Amino acid sequence: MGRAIILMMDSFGVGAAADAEKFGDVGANTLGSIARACAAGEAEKGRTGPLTLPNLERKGLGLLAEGSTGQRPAGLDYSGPISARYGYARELSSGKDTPSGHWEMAGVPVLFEWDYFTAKENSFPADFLDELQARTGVSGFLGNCHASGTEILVTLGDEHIRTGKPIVYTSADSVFQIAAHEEHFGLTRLLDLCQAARELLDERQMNVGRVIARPFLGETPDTFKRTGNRRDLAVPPPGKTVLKQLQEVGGEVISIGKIADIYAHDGITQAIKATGNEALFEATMEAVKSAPDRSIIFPNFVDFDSYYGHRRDVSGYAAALEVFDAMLPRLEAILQPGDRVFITADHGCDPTWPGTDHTREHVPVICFGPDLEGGNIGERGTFADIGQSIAAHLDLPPLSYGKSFL
Ligand SMILES: O=P(O)(O)O[C@H]1O[C@H](CO)[C@@H](O)[C@H]1O
Ligand SMILES: [Mn+2]
Ligand SMILES: [Mn+2]
Repeated sequence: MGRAIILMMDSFGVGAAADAEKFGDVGANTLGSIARACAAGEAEKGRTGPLTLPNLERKGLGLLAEGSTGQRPAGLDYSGPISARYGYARELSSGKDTPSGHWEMAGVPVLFEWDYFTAKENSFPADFLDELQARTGVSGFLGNCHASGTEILVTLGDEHIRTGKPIVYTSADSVFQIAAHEEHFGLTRLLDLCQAARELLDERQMNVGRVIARPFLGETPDTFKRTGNRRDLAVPPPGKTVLKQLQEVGGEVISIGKIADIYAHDGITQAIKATGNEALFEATMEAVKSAPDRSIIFPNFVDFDSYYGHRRDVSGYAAALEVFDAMLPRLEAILQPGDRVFITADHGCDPTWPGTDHTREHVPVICFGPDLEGGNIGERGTFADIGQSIAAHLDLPPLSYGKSFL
């Protein structure tokens, strides 16, 4: 039977989806925009020249991107044999957020609407913040607006240290984010505050996808840096995912990085922490070496989104893609017969797009294994085709959504 290994490249979209207009994202294209900038010599910080992804190209990346947009990304013109199934998927879920994308790829699309904090300033209801303050004893809040999580540290980090007031902010996603200094405010205190916020939102039946703890260190605006102790407090997926199905029959479901948090630990049997794409990859290698038959190994490569997509850092995104690509052959070399590697994403985050939010895009769908024949699997109607293929491969009951391509 083998295992399923899902390399989740957070935010690696491959072109605007048919419904991008609803999101103001017509023309967004994470991969295409990065490739264009690289080819034009506009992504030269820490790397140089056209985007070079030879291993992903041999798995069909250039061709699937062409399928998605009608155009090959600049420089990705490999035309040799393809050793993987390759295509791209549309999203059924109503939002372009991380939990929706993840749950959908595991077979559970989010068909309801989240509650969003849409006001750019004074984003959170006053009585909600008052109640949270009363319950937790903090002396007030800073921020209370839409913001980029790194920019808001530059503007409010000093004041936070001086006053002890945590910084609360949101984005186009359904999120309540709290930034606080790990030492001056305290990490445990921040996590407790997030837990209290989660409980209060749930009590008030505010359908907010995640409360996110954003701890940081440093003493001055130019040295403030977020740490790896981020925590996401998500609501559980609204249905049974393929992860849960496998857990129920006694299989191993190994989360690497933030996966466990995103699924609210539902269906996860083991959670391995690692910070940074390279450490996440090494942890994945270790898991692949030791995981038993009938396991899911599921890393989330968050840097693409968090360090480069939201930060609108094209060179950084391109360099991270090139590093990721260069690591792939090491994983391929340790696969066992029956193993299936899936490469996909949860949404887009075009680093050339206005603002700092995600972009509504198709995601790549690549699947390979030592004994799997390649081929074009075309446009997939939902990310859930991945979950359904995993269910088929691991001999689990079929999921409610998705069509297997295996
Ligand atoms: O700007 P930062 O804090 O990285 O926040 C980003 O990360 C959050 C969770 O994915 C999103 O809401 C987005 O705004
Ligand atoms: Mn994401
Ligand atoms: Mn994001």
